[in-house]
Amino acid sequence: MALRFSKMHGSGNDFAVIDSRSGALALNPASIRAMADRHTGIGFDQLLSVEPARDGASAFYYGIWNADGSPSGQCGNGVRCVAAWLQRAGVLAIGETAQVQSPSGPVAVRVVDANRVTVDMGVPVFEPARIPFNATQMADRYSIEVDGQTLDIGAVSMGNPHAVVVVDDLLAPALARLGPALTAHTRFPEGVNTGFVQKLSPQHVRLRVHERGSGWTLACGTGACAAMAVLRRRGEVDAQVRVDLPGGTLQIDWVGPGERLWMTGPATFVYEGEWLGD
Ligand SMILES: N[C@@H](CCC[C@H](N)C(=O)O)C(=O)O
Repeated sequence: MALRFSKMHGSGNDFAVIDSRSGALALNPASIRAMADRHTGIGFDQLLSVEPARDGASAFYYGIWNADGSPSGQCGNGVRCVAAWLQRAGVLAIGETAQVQSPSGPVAVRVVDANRVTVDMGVPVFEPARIPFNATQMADRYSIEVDGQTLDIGAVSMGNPHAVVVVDDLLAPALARLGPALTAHTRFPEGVNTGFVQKLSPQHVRLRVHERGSGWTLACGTGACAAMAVLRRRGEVDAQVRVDLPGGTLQIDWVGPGERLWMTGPATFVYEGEWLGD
């Protein structure tokens, strides 16, 4: 059966967005993997499905699946694309704030203009059990053995799990091994999205993310939020930070622990298509 989709991206993190407002689709991991294939499928980092809200309070629900078919609780670049998609569908006005429901809870979105969206990403969660991360107590930094090295990491949940590693050189060859190794580390029982962050100034950082279920991506919205949360909690950055990723730039605003964190960035339509595979 033909399945209509919108191909979109947020700073190069790309998506197929499916209109499931008339009822959730029965998607299985094998068909998602087939659609995600960059040679024989549509090609995307994540599949997003826009569905009726399940909480009675939000305008819509959005489901998130990685390219390997695994589900996730949150997607920062994805939720901006969902908001832009809703605006294009005529159900969300420019400048209007709406609550949408992710698998990990509600977030508020505001389409600033035709391709820029601000999202209230909620309060970052540092308690290890809620990330989930195996550690005896909550800390600003943890030592972890990865691929024969001891790394200093921060750990946080933005609705999905993140490890953040501060580095001097984002192009260091060792990161190609450390990213996948940390993403699969057994101290993160559900896996983890691994961000390597280079500080340029208290208002400006660079970031590369190896994503759980999708590998290296050109941008990770929750990864940018996680980098901000870890660095700001350590007192190493200001309350507004520009995050440069390989595919684009995001602005993250966070006063500090216990407060809500805001992300602003682009959401871009590429084309509309029809998936004819099974
Ligand atoms: N690209 C996303 C995050 C997508 C989900 C992630 N790979 C996970 O498994 O948690 C973003 O922009 O946040």
